[in-house]
Amino acid sequence: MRIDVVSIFPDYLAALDLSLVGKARTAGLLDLRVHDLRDWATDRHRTVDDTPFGGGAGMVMRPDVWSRALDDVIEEPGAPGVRLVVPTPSGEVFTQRTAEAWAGERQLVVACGRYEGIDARVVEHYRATGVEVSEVSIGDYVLNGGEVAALVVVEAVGRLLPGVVGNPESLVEESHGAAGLLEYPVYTKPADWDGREVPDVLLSGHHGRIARWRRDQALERTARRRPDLVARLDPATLDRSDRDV
Ligand SMILES: OB(O)c1ccc2cc[nH]c2c1
Repeated sequence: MRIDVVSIFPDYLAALDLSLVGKARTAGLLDLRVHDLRDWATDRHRTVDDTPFGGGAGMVMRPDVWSRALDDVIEEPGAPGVRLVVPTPSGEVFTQRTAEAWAGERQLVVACGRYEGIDARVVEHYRATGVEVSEVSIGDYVLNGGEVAALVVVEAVGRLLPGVVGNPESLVEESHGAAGLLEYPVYTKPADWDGREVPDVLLSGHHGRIARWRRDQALERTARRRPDLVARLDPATLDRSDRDV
């Protein structure tokens, strides 16, 4: 999979050289390319923005600069599996389901806006040329640009690619996994720390009871912290009939 990120602050994406995503790049599992939008500016000041039509505060990013960059970066506009991702506070919420869907794409191109955003005609243009375009928000708060969202998208998608995470099993029981629950609490050595002990069931060696305790904990935590997720659970997830373990 190829992911391109276009930004006026390419160094912001340096964190993607680290950890699992960095290893995935080195191993050739992920072809990640970061581009400086100003390389497609045409004036000596490498200008990428201008004042907004209709007035108002701030500046808007120019469509001509963005289209020169995206035309160069998008491998095959309109081809299946090619998606332009535009982080914006006004977008649809990016979730684990989104990450899972995008992990199957051939190319993601993430356009990081700044200032008051990117001229709306850029999204219109690429949609009209058959490119899948997703305007996404990473949550109900406002940042100063799309770079943090790009880091989130690249890590959330990159970690799902085959071979990136050492033990794919670890992806199964994490929060927002297939069951739609939050993760249960985890513990490790020392067994007695700060006068606090590890729940006895986890030391019992009884795998059935441990699995039951973990699911109960996940259900309780989800109900307490994210009641909105409980409404969407599969009824089978709430089934407590195998209480005899
Ligand atoms: O909060 B955000 O994810 C976000 C995304 C893009 C832009 C562009 C200007 N401000 C932004 C904020």
